Amino acid sequence: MRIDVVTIFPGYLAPLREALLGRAIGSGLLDVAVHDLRDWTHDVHQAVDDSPYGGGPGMVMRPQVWGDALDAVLAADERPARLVVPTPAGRPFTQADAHAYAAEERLVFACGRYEGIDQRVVDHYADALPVDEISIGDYVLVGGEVAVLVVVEAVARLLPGVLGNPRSAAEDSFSDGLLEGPSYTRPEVWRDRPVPDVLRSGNHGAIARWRRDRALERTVARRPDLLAALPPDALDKKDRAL
Ligand SMILES: Nc1c(O)cccc1[N+](=O)[O-]
Repeated sequence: MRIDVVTIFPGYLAPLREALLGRAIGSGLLDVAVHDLRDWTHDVHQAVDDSPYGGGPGMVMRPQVWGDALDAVLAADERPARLVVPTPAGRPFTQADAHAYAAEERLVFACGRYEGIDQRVVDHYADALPVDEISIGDYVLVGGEVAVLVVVEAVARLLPGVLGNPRSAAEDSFSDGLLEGPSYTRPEVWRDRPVPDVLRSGNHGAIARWRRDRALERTVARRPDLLAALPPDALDKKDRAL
């Protein structure tokens, strides 16, 4: 998979070359190219924004600069790409999206700043390739770079060979539509708090049931919306008896 990121703060994307993602890049599982949007400006001030039509606070990123940048970046590789634009106005990015993106040959991320990117940029490229405006959460960031780090990590860890143990991706939170339950490791007792006996019983059936019950309890308490989104056959009789 190739990932391109266009931003006015390339340094923000440095963490992409650390740890697990850095190893994925080093092993050739992932190509990452970060591009400075200002490379496509032509004025002395390297202006990337302008005041909004219709008035209002803040500045809007100029379509000309983004058009020149995305034309050049998209032309740099013949693989089909999906353009991803993180924005607070986007649809929520989910684990299902991470799986879908992990199947893409190429992702191109456009990092907006200020009040965002002139809408005509998204509208223009949507005529030529898949374009997703996604949000990582209902809060206000200063730009899309942090969201790109989140999305790239969620996607890259699903690429075959990136995670040491592929079961990790299959069994982590959201993989079955529920939140993950609590986890424990040594020591057996820590500050008078013991590990639940069932986890030390060696009874794999009882352990699986206990974990499922704790995941259901946590999901009911913290994310009832996930339960509501489950397919009708997702919960068995024991789940419903909880
Ligand atoms: N929330 C937010 C933002 O405020 C700016 C850019 C991207 C996002 N987001 O993806 O959630």
